[in-house]
Amino acid sequence: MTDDISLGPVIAIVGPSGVGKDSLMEALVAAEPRLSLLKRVITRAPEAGGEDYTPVTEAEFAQREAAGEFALHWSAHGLLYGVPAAAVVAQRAAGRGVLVNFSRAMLVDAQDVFGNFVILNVTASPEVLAARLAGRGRESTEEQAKRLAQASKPLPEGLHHVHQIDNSGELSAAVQAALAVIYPDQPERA
Ligand SMILES: Nc1ncnc2c1ncn2[C@@H]1O[C@H](COP(=O)(O)OP(=O)(O)O)[C@@H](O)[C@H]1O
Ligand SMILES: O=P(O)(O)OC[C@H]1O[C@H](OP(=O)(O)OP(=O)(O)O)[C@H](O)[C@@H]1O
Repeated sequence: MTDDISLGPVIAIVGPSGVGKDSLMEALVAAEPRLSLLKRVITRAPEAGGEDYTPVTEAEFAQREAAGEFALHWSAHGLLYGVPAAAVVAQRAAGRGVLVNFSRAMLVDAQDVFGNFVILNVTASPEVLAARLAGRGRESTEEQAKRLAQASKPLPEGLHHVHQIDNSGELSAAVQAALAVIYPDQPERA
């Protein structure tokens, strides 16, 4: 898409199911007006809840893909996910950093596409993940087990700007750690 670092960064939030990616993104946007959150297009039922997404059928997803609407798209958990290019362009052009919940498998492609690209790899112990997924309650027990089996998937090779963010403890601690990475020149926040 562009290598122009005068545009706001695209900030990939990655990590296993239940680690707190969506919670962290929402808290970051609430804490920092220079950040915005990318709303993904997903073939997930509209009533599933959780993150704010654009629900579509598989046919509509295919139409949007064919029309070139997505900067990137992938398949995971039996669903299709798309990152709408126009929304990313608009948010970056306004100078904002754009938070996107990405698949770890897409990071090398995303790094090529977006140029100014930072990865926050969010971590927590397997016990914490299992408890949080159960607490979220969006997926069946069987689906939770499938997601937990994917939890330790490593990041691909060849990524330039990867930062680990521990979300084992309070969410506010992870927010502060993430802000320190995204805006390293800012004094520590209260
Ligand atoms: N630091 C935290 N402490 C306690 N609960 C958390 C924390 N971060 C996230 N959660 C909870 O864990 C569950 C999974 O979080 P979510 O943001 O949906 O994870 P992900 O998007 O990575 O799958 C949610 O119920 C959320 O409220
Ligand atoms: O390749 P992976 O890194 O394992 O990621 C696979 C998918 O899991 C996450 O989706 P989603 O946010 O729908 O699920 P989650 O909340 O359970 O993580 C992530 O955004 C990817 O779409």
